[in-house]
Amino acid sequence: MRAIIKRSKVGGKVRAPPSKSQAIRLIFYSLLSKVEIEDMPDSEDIKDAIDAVTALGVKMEGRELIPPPSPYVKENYVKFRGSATTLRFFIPIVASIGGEIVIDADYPLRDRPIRRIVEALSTKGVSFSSHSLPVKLSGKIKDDIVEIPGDESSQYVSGLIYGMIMKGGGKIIIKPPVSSSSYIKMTASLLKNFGGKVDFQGNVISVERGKDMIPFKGKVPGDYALSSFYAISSIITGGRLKITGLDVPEDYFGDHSIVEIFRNMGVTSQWEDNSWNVEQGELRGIKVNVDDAPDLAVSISALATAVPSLTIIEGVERLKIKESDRISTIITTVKAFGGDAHYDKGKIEIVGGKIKEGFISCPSDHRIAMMAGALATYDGGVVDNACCVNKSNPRFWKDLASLGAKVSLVG
Ligand SMILES: O=C(O)C1=C[C@@H](OP(=O)(O)O)[C@@H](O)[C@H](O)C1
Ligand SMILES: C=C(OP(=O)(O)O)C(=O)O
Repeated sequence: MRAIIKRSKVGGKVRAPPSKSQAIRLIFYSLLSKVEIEDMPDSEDIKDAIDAVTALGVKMEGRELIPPPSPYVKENYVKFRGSATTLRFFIPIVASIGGEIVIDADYPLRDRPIRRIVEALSTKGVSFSSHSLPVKLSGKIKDDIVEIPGDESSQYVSGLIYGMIMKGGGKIIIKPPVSSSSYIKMTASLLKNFGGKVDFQGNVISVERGKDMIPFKGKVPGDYALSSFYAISSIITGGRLKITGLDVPEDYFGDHSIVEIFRNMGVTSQWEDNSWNVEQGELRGIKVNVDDAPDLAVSISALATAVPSLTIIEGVERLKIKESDRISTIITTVKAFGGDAHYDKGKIEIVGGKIKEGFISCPSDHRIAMMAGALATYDGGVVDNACCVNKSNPRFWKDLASLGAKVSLVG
């Protein structure tokens, strides 16, 4: 499918798309207690998470996810679409339950690394047929302490936290660096809110299962990073936008920090009454390190394409192993819309200015497609393979059009 976008003026009011990370965590929580999600997102990543928990005995009845008396490896094969969060939660959780299953995935997920969790669990009584997908996992973690390097993905650590709670308790020691720490904090916070005991100090996480884990019924909080692409469209086309359904930003650096980052880039950008309000301002470049929330690199790069001074984004090394090599695909997309960008010694440096009409073919990376879609609202553009936004936000093109963007979808 191709999205053809004409010069537009974007503004008004839109509800934030549900948070992909929070929704996946809530779905995995159904292994511990009943979960009823009132606005279940219909993205591909959410379908992966539901497949993951149903493979472990969870039953889906309407909007309810009902845990089995005790999770077990019900299926002997599971194939995920594209969600690395789901995959990297699933592996330690299955290893905590114990059993045997073959795990596979579609490309590009099939090529994304799982080495660190395979190495960490291979010393703990779990055997793997390979260090990459497809892999047969068999066995059960025979220890209450797991050590894992934090340099590849925080998703393993989050999955180990769930697994330890399911086992009744344990300890995770992360060999520094502790990358993407905001997502570990998100996992700890969610499970503590439901009665779990998760103590995250430095590079050590101590976990205890709560006596009674509290069931969940409600909506998924809004996703700041996914919402940022609507904000960018409005900012660069001179509109004013209110994005509703966003919880109060946490006090640590994470996806929600995009509100402050855009403010530091000269945008009128405020959170108030569960809404993020943005309006155009005198744009300026910034220097920011995204290692704790790497998905923001795409959003910051998109806005930086409109900024005539230098923006430096540090902590980007791990962008190479996202849905695409985002160091390369960010640079290509910035250039496609008239900016200048390059990668040097661990940093992406961007000097933007007047955005021009651009064309990209989405490299199976939903955030790159949304970046291009947002930039194209300034002076037009085309996004091929535009359906790749369905990984996290199937509403993206419809929402953008509802805000005034001239979007036509072909094919
Ligand atoms: O735990 C999560 O929900 C996520 C963790 C991050 O991955 P890494 O921990 O691999 O950086 C992030 O890129 C991903 O979109 C969501
Ligand atoms: C990297 C991402 O997701 P995942 O790692 O879950 O595939 C993302 O949403 O940008």
